[in-house]
Amino acid sequence: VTGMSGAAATLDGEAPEHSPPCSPSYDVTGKNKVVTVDGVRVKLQIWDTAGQERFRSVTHAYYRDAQALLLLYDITNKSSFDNIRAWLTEIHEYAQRDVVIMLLGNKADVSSERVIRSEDGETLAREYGVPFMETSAKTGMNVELAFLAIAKELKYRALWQPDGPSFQIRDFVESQKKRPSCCSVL
Ligand SMILES: Nc1nc2c(ncn2[C@@H]2O[C@H](COP(=O)(O)OP(=O)(O)OP(=O)(O)O)[C@@H](O)[C@H]2O)c(=O)[nH]1
Repeated sequence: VTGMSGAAATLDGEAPEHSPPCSPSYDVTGKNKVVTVDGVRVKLQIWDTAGQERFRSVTHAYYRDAQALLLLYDITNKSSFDNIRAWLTEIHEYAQRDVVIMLLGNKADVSSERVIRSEDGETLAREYGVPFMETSAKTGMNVELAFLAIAKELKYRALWQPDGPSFQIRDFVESQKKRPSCCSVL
């Protein structure tokens, strides 16, 4: 739930016949996830720091080469939110300069135990210029969207052309994200 997950992407060319262009499809096999965006298969290799956050030298090795990083906190746990600033400082120092970062406030389904307001996540994300949304691994809320947004951004960068269409990951996330129901807002 908390900590950091990273992703590196490879573009595999055309989508298979069965996945319609413009409609994302997913194939999760172990820690690889294939997201088809606009007819291009983006293979994400995903890893998770899995409780090793205390061993900083280990986590540096994980994220040094990542193309994207998902920073997760738990909306029911203040210290997980407070840790995010430390992560962002570390990333600034050790990660790739142009790494795609996304801030996620997880456990949005347990509104009764919420201690971090959505606005607090939004404010932090704005300060660092990163996209933000709340997620629930339990209900699936915004989970696929997080991977889709990253896949779109990495595909956009890989296939960028001066006269091609532009893509803004923050605008995309803002337009697509679901918000938890009204009653979960503090
Ligand atoms: N209600 C709810 N529970 C969740 C959600 N996501 C994870 N959990 C639960 O939270 C607990 C901790 O999840 P983990 O994924 O192990 O958390 P973690 O912080 O990554 O832990 P480490 O892998 O040890 O770093 C588990 O019992 C999960 O089932 C969620 O979105 N909603």
